[in-house]
Parts: sequence; C-alpha cells; structure tokens
Amino acid sequence: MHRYVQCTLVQIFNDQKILLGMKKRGLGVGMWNGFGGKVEAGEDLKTAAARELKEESGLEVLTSNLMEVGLLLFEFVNSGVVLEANVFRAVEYKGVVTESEEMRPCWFDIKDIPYKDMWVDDVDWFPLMFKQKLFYGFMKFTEKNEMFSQELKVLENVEEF
Ligand SMILES: Nc1nc2c([nH]c(=O)n2[C@H]2C[C@H](O)[C@@H](COP(=O)(O)OP(=O)(O)OP(=O)(O)O)O2)c(=O)[nH]1
Repeated sequence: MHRYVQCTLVQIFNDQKILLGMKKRGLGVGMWNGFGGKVEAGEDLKTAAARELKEESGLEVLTSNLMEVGLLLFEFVNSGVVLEANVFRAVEYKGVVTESEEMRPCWFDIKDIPYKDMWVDDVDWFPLMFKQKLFYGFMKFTEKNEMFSQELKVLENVEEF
C-alpha cells in the first residue's frame, strides 16, 4: 500500500545564483536542498511553498511569483511512502536570508552546485531546471535512502503533470 504525501520544494534564484539550504535534521540531513516541506490540510500548494520558504530561509515570496518547474515523486519502498514534491522557482522575493532550526542557507553559483552533498538524482534534474524545462520524475529509494530506480522526463506544459 502506498501513502502519498504532498510536499513542496522552492528554488530561489538571484541572477546566476541559487539559494540552497543545508538540512540540519530529519530526512535528507547533511544534504543541500531547496526549501519546503509537507502541505498542511486545507492548504494549497503555493501557500504551503511560501510558508515553508519563510520558516526555513526567512525569505518571503508572493504565491503569484512561484512558478511551477517540476513534479517529482520520491517513493520510499520500505515504508510505502511516496513524497509528491511540487517544485517551484522564484526570482522575486523579499526579506533577509536567515538560518533556521531546519536549514542553513547559502548561495551557490549555478555552475558550482554541490551535487556530491545532495540527493543523488538532483544532478539529473537541476540542469533541466536551469534550462527552464518542465520536468516529471519518479525516483525509488531503499530504506537506507539509496536510489535504485529513476524515471525522468521533460514535459511540454504543466497539464502533463
Ligand atoms: N532534492 C531532493 N529532495 C528530496 C529527494 N528525496 C526527498 O525525499 N526529498 C525531499 C522531499 C522533502 O521535501 C524533503 C524531506 O522531507 P521533509 O523536510 O518534509 O522531512 P522531515 O523529516 O524534515 O519532515 P518535517 O518535520 O519537515 O515535516 O526531502 C531527492 O531525491 N531530491
């Protein structure tokens, strides 16, 4: 039996730089990632994305400035949990980048992404995001969070999600 959990992943861009956060606890600890988390009951995706961004990075974004860039399904086969990560990008935001209990943010040049300290599949879809492609992915992980299967494709429009 699968249990689907909706979550969000926000990528903040400033010209040729992207803001990533070092995850300080929980799933993915010790790795750089975008900002996000689980969607709460009754919350729409963009509202959840903006809330998590604020909580984890200190930055505020209007939901109208969040652009869909991809949909990634992360299945943890041992538990049957499938995280449905809705990936957004934003180039307009306000506030001061602030470390939180969950994330230590840092700007990276898009030519110098720390892939070796990130989820292993990110090296495949980050370049699609940099080329402004829409993408869909389905990754399966073992109980040790090691990826053993990956499907990734480029889409023409969001309706294909
Ligand atoms: N970039 C990337 N992110 C991933 C991959 N696999 C994976 O679970 N994630 C993300 C999805 C989630 O947003 C995040 C971990 O979930 P989370 O932040 O909700 O987990 P947590 O245990 O800290 O839970 P919470 O207390 O914040 O609710 O990791 C991956 O392969 N690449």
